Amino acid sequence: MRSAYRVETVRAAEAELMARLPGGALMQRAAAGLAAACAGLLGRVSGARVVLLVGSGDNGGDALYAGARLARRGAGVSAVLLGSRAHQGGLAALTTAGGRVADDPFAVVPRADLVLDGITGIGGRGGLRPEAAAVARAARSSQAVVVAVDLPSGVDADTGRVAGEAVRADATVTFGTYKPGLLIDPAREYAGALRLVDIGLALPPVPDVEALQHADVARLLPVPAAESDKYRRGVVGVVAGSARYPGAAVLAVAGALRGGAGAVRYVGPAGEAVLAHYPETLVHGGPPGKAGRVQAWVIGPGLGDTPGVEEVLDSDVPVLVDADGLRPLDPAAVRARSAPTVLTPHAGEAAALLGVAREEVEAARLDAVRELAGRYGATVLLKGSTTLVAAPDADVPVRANPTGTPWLATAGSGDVLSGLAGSLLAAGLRPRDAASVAAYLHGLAARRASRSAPIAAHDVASALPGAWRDVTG
Ligand SMILES: NC(=O)C1=CN([C@@H]2O[C@H](COP(=O)(O)OP(=O)(O)OC[C@H]3O[C@@H](n4cnc5c(N)ncnc54)[C@H](O)[C@@H]3O)[C@@H](O)[C@H]2O)[C@@H](O)CC1
Ligand SMILES: [K+]
Repeated sequence: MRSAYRVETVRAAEAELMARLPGGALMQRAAAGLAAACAGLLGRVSGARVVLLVGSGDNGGDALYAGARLARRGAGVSAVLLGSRAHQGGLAALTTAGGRVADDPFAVVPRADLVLDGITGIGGRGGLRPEAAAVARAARSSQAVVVAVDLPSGVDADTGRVAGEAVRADATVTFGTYKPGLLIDPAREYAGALRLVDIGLALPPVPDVEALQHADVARLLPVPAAESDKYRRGVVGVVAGSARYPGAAVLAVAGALRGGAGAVRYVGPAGEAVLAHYPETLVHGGPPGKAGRVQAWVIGPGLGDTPGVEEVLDSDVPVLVDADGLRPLDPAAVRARSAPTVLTPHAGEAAALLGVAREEVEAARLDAVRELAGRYGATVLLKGSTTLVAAPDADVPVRANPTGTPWLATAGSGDVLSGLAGSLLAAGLRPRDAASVAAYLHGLAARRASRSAPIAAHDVASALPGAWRDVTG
């Protein structure tokens, strides 16, 4: 599991540790880890050209001390000072080690092998200032590997917002813990590959944001016991599709069949299309209440205006509501349910539920998912470049999905996801686990199917067993 903590918590843990260590020890730990990571990226340090972008705070200090370490190993290191001041100890260490201060950033940045972004870290507010932005652009268009110190400068550590320009890094070396912004778009996109340097912080047991990894997902996946039969493994009911959108029913069933439930019960007008693709489905013309027992419902994909949402919400089993099912959704009705509810909106649907503009949700995904989960008393999976999953209880960490790929932005892929998540719910996973495991497998399946080429939603569904095997492998 990758755990991320807000700046306030990181600062408190740093203060507590600094009080017990000799002055500057923490910065030395950070700089040592940073220099080692840079050396790894450079391959050969001696003779390498390294440029440090140095802001006025301790983030710049880290860059300067790491630069000093690289200079001692034979790198040619120049510092570009972009703040009103620079960390004095760091600057002295750099010059003592043979590094120098560059007068003209545009003379050194284009020829660099590695650029270290130490403009701002967790103390940064807002986007890059104009001068820093111009230098960051020069770094981006050079051949250099751009390494962000702690965070790409210009991104918001707590929310992942990017208000203005920010450094686009190939890699980010972060200290003590991940920060939420490193796991959530749009900031995540600026961070590149992530590396965590342990500096010995003691952090609270519950993080603000977390990201599952293979081992976590493997632990959560349902495994049929020897004595399982299809009913004991769980039956998932899928209410989806309409005369106009029969394909949504097929895709939701496709996801549900690969999610670990023992059987899929389809309810709706697209039974013929579903059976043509998946003869193993139990098909019922409706209504849902007469379809037979299920352990979880999925309702919404391609439903159009077909009624049925209220009836399904009245049931006493977990219900996942997606797409068209989200439109008529009343917070009071969801809150009053005796069993858990999972909502799976994309940014547009989330915006409609919250009564705000879509752009507002996209810029502040973490706030939006928390707000929706609180308002509806439901687990909310907000789809997008980083899919987020929030539980109704605000003290439970939000899960950021690390496996997404832009190729997933294709018609019908959400239907596969809701079927998959509903199937995991029926198999007995808790709502937050079902939603986040589904997002994880779905992203992995898309990457597997795509390998950098366009894919269709049914390719994602077909790749799910392979993704499952990758995780449990
Ligand atoms: N506190 C600690 O114990 C440690 C801190 N470390 C480093 O210290 C960093 C935090 O240092 P600081 O608190 O000094 O803060 P930063 O260095 O992140 O930034 C604060 C400085 O940048 C200026 N600034 C803010 N927003 C700006 C913007 N958009 N453009 C330009 N300048 C801006 C501020 O006026 C201030 O001078 C961490 O990110 C990490 O890199 C590490 O050395 C590990 C130990
Ligand atoms: K930085």
